[in-house]
Amino acid sequence: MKFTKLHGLGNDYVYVNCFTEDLTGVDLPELARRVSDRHFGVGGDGLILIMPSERADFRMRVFNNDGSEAKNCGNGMRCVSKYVFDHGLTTEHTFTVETLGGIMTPMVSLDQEGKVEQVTIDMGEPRFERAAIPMTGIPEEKALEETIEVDGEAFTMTAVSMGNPHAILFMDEVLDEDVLKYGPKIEFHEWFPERTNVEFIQILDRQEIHFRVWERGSGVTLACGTGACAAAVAAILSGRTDRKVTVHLAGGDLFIEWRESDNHVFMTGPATEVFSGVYQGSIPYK
Ligand SMILES: N[C@@H](CCC[C@H](N)C(=O)O)C(=O)O
Repeated sequence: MKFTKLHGLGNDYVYVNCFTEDLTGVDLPELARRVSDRHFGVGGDGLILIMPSERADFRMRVFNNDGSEAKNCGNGMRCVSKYVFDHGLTTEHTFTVETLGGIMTPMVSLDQEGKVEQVTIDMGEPRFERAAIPMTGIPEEKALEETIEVDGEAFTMTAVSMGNPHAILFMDEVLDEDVLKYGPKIEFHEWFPERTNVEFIQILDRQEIHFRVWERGSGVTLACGTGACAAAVAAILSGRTDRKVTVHLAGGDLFIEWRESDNHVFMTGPATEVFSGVYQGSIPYK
């Protein structure tokens, strides 16, 4: 199986071009676990398939490194955009990509050699109702700045769906040890029946947020695009920041705008191709 390794600010996935690679009958969750393994596989935060779509120009399927399938991936979407443009699957600078979380619209910007350098994505509208996250409780109610308790510690948390679920924790200071200690406990908290991504954020000023993430199904990663969007939205909604925010992640910066005119969230950041290869390990079949 041919693959390409790309990352968005260090959030790295193994990408398979399903226009040429046939994965019919493959146990995709198990394949994701095998290729993501950093010792016995290629290594990555998960597996992303680039596929034909009947509803959009392309389709993206995202598997975390524990094999669970995610509805969306912001960094993955920028990398898919770079792949399809740089590898000649499209000549358009704007196109559509189907995900389980809806259809997204990336716009690519090129470097001097004509390769994709930055991608801006219309990530659609954020959702807040508990049913949309999903979260327990009254389905149409929102969870805005609720107190969530874990191991006797109380956190102020806003829940946002960007296609996938995010629990945004407002912190006075973001410590890596807190991400490791509380991230997995909140991922599996009883309030979130499908688990959740967990973002620890510190507001630096009206335009800047410090951000660390514990991702559902992958653990600590260097960046999470949908998480950065959700963090910006939670901060903006609470009046703590303006509508254009720079999010400082462990792997670098993302620029997020939550547009007032149509409620859409736009994310801008880089995408990087690292190498291509052939996976020689065994392919698991169902
Ligand atoms: N890294 C991603 C999100 C990947 C999926 C997530 N772990 C989930 O299960 O929802 C991003 O950049 O958005």
